[in-house]
Amino acid sequence: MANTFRRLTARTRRIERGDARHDRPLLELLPGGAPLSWVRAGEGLVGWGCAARLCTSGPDRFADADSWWVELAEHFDIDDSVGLPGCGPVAFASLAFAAEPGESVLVVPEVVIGERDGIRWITTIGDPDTDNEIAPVHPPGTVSYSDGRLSSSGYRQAVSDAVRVMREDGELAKIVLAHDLVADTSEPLDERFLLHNLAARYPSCWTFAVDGLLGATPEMLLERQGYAVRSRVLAGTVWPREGWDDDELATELLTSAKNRAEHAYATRSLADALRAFCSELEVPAEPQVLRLRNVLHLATDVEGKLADTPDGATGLLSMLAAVHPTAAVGGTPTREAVRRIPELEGMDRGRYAGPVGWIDTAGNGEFGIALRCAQVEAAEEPFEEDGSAAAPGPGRGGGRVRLFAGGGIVPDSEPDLEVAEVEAKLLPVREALEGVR
Ligand SMILES: C=C(O[C@@H]1C=C(C(=O)O)C=C[C@H]1O)C(=O)O
Repeated sequence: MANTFRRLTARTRRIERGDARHDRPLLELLPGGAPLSWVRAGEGLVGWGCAARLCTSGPDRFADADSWWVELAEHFDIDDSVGLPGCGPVAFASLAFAAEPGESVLVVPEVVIGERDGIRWITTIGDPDTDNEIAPVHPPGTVSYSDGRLSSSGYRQAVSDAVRVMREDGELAKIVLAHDLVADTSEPLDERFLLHNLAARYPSCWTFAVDGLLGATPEMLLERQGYAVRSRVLAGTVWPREGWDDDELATELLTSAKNRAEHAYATRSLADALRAFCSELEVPAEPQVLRLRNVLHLATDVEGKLADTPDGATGLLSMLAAVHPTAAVGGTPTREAVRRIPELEGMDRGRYAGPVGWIDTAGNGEFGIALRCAQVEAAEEPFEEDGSAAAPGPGRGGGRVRLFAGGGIVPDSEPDLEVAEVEAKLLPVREALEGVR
């Protein structure tokens, strides 16, 4: 890909105590417009404005993103007096799940405010206005739901079909399927409203926003800091039920052969792909339980040390190309399972279930899997084709988002339970839209 870049100046400075931006939660510093976010438990990065942007698609999307970012990084004059991962210029990135269809996006914001280990900083690229007023957050009004491209009953059918395919096939052990749900809001959607509510209710998840894809994911695909890499693999899920407390649910999850098998596939797929880049890799033998308010997951935290290559360690975006998709969002064997997904779902995942996160010019970064998320869609035209005013209704003058959720299907999956699982996974975004705190 031929790129032409101009020289860019990036400046990072610590935000000192006494500055109004020192103590406010990061998400509250977003002025409005198209927010960029990667925030967990109050730390992370928020950004706005656009100094550079890449859209790409196809099987080489990771390689395109990698070469674009490496080349762009060479065009920066960087003046960074803080020097932590995430300082200096960063790209927020969200990659499509599949080669076809779907666009992958990288955005380098003009302004980033970050916090790590209690240190807060601001990075500016060029000479943006950093005193911009923070517009009040605008609630989305009433929310109404309608079927997406794959309805709930369509999903139930897809699960039955996948079970049949796997029983006939014998080789296929897991296929991850998802469905979507459309939400229309009576008022225009202020993306910050969703982000604030998600972060308030899911502080242990990474609240992300990149080019209209917003969510709070509990799953860390790959984090790199120097030579250290980390991943949190999730697969195997239970959700709250009348009469069961969290400890009983956790025990049920840990002792469920079905969930343990689903989890083992996902951990193995991540570890096998990551091992190729590492001189050391620690994979715990037993999963833990991650407790969230809508679901509990089996979780394995994998840690590794990158091996040296002649050019240093392999870059984060290249490693993402190798580890994505894991069996947590694809299936087992992954290549064959992923081939089956579009024919079973009949839906374009877009960037749902793809890697989402950020990268700096030193190659440090964090990429989660874009789960528990919504894609902002263009608002419907307020006029009919003949020019008359459209009848009032959902989407007219308001906003529209497409929510996604899925789950791993194995040969003994029960369709009704799988439907209940995805409904539980849709809750975080639904409640955030509805303003439930
Ligand atoms: C596919 C999703 O979640 C994934 C599937 C899980 C499962 O099948 O148990 C659990 C966590 C995620 O890895 C989703 O949230 O949409």
